[in-house]
Order: sequence, then C-alpha cells, then structure tokens
Amino acid sequence: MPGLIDVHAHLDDPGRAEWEGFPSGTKAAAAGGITTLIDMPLNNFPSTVSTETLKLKIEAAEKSIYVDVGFWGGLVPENAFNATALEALLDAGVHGLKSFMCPSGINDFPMTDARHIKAGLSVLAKYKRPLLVHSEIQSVVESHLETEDGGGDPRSYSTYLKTRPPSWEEAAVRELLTVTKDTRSGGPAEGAHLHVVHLSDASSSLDLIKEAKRSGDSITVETCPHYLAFSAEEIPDGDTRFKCAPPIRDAANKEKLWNALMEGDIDMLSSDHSPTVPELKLLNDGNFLKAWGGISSIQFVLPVTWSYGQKYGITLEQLVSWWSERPAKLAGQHSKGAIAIGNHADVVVWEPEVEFDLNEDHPMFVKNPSISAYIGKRLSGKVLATFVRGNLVYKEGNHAFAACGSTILAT
Ligand SMILES: NC(=O)NC(NC(N)=O)C(=O)[O-]
Ligand SMILES: [Zn+2]
Ligand SMILES: [Zn+2]
Repeated sequence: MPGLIDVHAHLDDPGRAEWEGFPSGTKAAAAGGITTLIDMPLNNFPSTVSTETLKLKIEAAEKSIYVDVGFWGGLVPENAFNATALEALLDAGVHGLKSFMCPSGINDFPMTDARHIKAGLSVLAKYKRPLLVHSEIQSVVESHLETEDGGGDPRSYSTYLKTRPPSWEEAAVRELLTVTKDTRSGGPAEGAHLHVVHLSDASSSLDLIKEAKRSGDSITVETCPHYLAFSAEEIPDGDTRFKCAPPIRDAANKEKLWNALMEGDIDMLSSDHSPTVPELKLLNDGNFLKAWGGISSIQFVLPVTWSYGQKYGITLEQLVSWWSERPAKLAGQHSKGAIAIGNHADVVVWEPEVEFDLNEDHPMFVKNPSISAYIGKRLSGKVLATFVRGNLVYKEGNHAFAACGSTILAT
C-alpha cells in the first residue's frame, strides 16, 4: 500500500525532545507504516512561527529522521497581520499554517480569532496552501468547570468531558465559516483552503462543515483514530492516557463519526500524536483536569483504523484514501500518496489479517510508551516493512542504520 501520510503530528523537537523528538517519533512512524509526516508548529520550543524558528526545526530534523518530514508554520496574533512575515515563512517552505481558536496550552503559541484567520487566509491564497485550525472556542459559561475543583471528581472522565462540550466545537466552526466564504471561487481568498483538525463532534459541527462544502467553501475535515476507537463510557477513572482536546465523546457520537467517514463527509484521518513525559500525564494522580491533553498513537494508527473499522466494513481502498491520497493533497505532496509511475516509492508492506497484542513486550519506538492509550489492546494489521523513496527504513522490528528521511519544504 502507499505509505501513510500523517498531516498532524507533534514531535516536539527542538526544545521538548524529552516529550518525543525527531529520532524516536519518526522511528515509531516508520514502524507504523507512515512514510511522511507534517510536524505541527507547537510543543517544540520555540514555536515555529517565523523563518528563524523554522530554521531551528529544519536543523533539528536533518540527519535524525527515518521518514520524510515537512512542517506547518504557526499563525499567531504576532504574525497574523504581518503579511511580510507570513510570506517569508511560506517562502521558507512551510506547507501551510496552523492556528488555535482556544488556548493551546503552550505559552508561545497564543490563540487566534476570526480576524487573524481572515488575514492569514488572504496570504495563503497566493500560495495555494491551507490553514489548519484547532476548532474549539472556550465558552465563558462552562469555563468555570475547568478550575481546580472542577464541579465534579477530577479523576472521573465525565468531569473532564463536561468542561469541553460539543458546543465549543460548534461555536468555532460557526465562526470559521464566516471567513471560509472568502475561499469560494471568485472570493477574496480564492486559492486558500481551510482544514478543520481533529473533529470530535459528529453532530452540529459536522453539519455546518457539510453545508459549507455544499456552498462551495474550500474546506476539509479530519478526525483521528482515538475518536473512532474509544468512547467516553469506557474510559476508566483516573486514566489520563485518554485525555485529549477536543475530548473523546460518547459511543453514539463515535458511531456517527464512523458513518460520516464512510459517507465521505469526513475527508481524512491523522494521528494528532501529541505526547508528553509521563510526569505531566499525572498517571498516578489521575487528575483529568490537570493532566496534559494529547494522545500518543503514531505507531499504531494503521492497525487501529483497520481493526476498529472491521465492524463498518472498511476497505483497503478507503484506508488509502483517508491515510494517503487525501493527506498528500492537503499537504501539496503531488509525488506522494499513491503508488504510481513517477511517484516516490513510499510503501508500507503489511499483513491485515495478522493479530497482535499490544503489551509491554511489543517493541514501541515512541519515547514514552507508558502514556499510550492503546497499550493492552489486541489489534489486527501487522506492519512488516516500510520504504521511503525506495529505501528500506524499517523491517520486522528493526530500523535502517542511517536516518535517511528527508526534510520536505514547500516551493
Ligand atoms: N498543544 C497540543 O499539542 N495540543 C494538542 N492536544 C490535544 N489534541 O489534546 C492538540 O492538537 O490540540
Ligand atoms: Zn489541536
Ligand atoms: Zn494536535
């Protein structure tokens, strides 16, 4: 199959390499059949919001990556109204921009509002590159729940779930759609594209996105394997490995997400691999309100999608569409995403029918395996080998000696 392209991964390098890092993160990606990933501009320090900080990223990645790696740049209040700075960042090779509509949890990556996003889109239009948005708007009414005493037991998942209701996602999407109109044919930002990352709410938020697509807005949406594999009902008290934002919702929502994916209303999948050190996951404490939000998953997205998708009758062709073709298009990777003459030979060899237990004995290549929400699961779909541009980078538990992945810059 074509190698997977993960358009949403946080490898935290430079600056927080103890959370993940380029060597461990790309080794895990290769072991999971991912041949290209586009690294997010935050959780590393400093955040990737300028040509200088992009340079640090590229330096950190070079000679230490086992798969191809590209970069998103950050759209933040500091650069949003500075077209010259944004153009410099895009000229330097970021594949597009990423912004947050709520606090990101990272001090040097502040949130943006619709005005910043409108300004960003108008610059992106010239480059025909996308803006990816973390679409949640913190509402004042509910935010008191996020304070220390929570309004419930902080070890109980339902306490956390209530702090980030679907209305947060809906409010963000509603606001985004006031500016995505600009991307329509003939509009002031024609050529720009808006991509909603990690959708969790399969109800109103998704309905709004569907309607915008029908109206001709240039908009796509991804969801992540953890929203398709888990439901709120089954998350044990204190098990903060499952904390992420937006949160994993109830089983009925999960069912709706699968239906939307099967119907083509959700365009693609990404890992949103967002690990940290075990100490910040507060695994002993189990405090959902204080623990770091983010799921560690990059090595297992292929078997997870395949295993949990059996019930819905997913096909290999759908896997390729969700994990290779459409992500390649979003990231402007025209020589990737399909096995075709002239393309890079980015290939994963795997056995869909082979099952394995993801226990402590299973080789894990992420830096902090204990925080992964998938430990303890039985999955089907074993990756045998991964090739990046024809180079064998992973085979049956072993990696190539040389880290021969390339940094990929947009031109
Ligand atoms: N700072 C983060 O990496 N946040 C991430 N955290 C999640 N998803 O829980 C994200 O993508 O929003
Ligand atoms: Zn996010
Ligand atoms: Zn993320």
